[in-house]
Amino acid sequence: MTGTTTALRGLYAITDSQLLADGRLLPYVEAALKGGARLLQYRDKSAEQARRLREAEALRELCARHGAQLIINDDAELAARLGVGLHLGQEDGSLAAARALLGPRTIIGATCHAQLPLAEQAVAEGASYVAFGRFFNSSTKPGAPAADVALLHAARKRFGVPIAAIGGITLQTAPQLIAAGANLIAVIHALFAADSAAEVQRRAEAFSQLFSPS
Ligand SMILES: Cc1ncc(COP(=O)(O)OP(=O)(O)O)c(N)n1
Ligand SMILES: Cc1ncsc1CCOP(=O)(O)O
Ligand SMILES: [Mg+2]
Repeated sequence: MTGTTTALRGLYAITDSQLLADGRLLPYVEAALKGGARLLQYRDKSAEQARRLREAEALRELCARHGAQLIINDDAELAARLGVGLHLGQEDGSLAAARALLGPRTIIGATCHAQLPLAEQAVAEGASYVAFGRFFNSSTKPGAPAADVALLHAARKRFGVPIAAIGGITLQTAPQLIAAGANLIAVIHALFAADSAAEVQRRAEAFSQLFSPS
């Protein structure tokens, strides 16, 4: 089942409606999966429910074919309908309610910005992973609260659940975050702002190679 918890480690690719417009969504995502992305988040802020359902179903199929996990951003109902994972921010509804809806084995991630107490609460409410960031300047979400590597070290000491790092991460900056304890490196721009699917695959391979075999 696509939303069932497995080892959460590696490249976490996140879609972007602008970067993946004009027919690029499926070929670029497939390239990221071929390149080794372990998690794929469908992040689409539009209210076009029919298109969102169609695209999410297509992504679920791609993820299943490549042994990756699909995570839906913001939308617990869509995640429940498809039987896949969910990522919730602080303004996206109750994590405990989502856990009750999706069951004990579904991946649910929680945005914790740069605050350990938010992660404490997310873990208590059943989060499968906690996400911190943004770690660097992000053209995708410039206003996200800033986090630093020291926070990651502290989180690693305190929490047993996998940790995702997000925000302006590149091939050059990812290694310091992995060394500080990030299990998942979540990337939009440095992966998908590319001229071809082949380039996306090369970048995904390079990100994936930063994770030594566990
Ligand atoms: C892996 C991961 N981490 C953080 C976020 C940000 O979630 P949120 O704060 O709800 O912001 P939006 O992405 O919904 O704009 C994320 N999506 N994924
Ligand atoms: C969704 C989100 N939350 C914090 S930063 C961010 C954007 C990440 O995208 P990029 O990798 O392009 O900075
Ligand atoms: Mg959100």
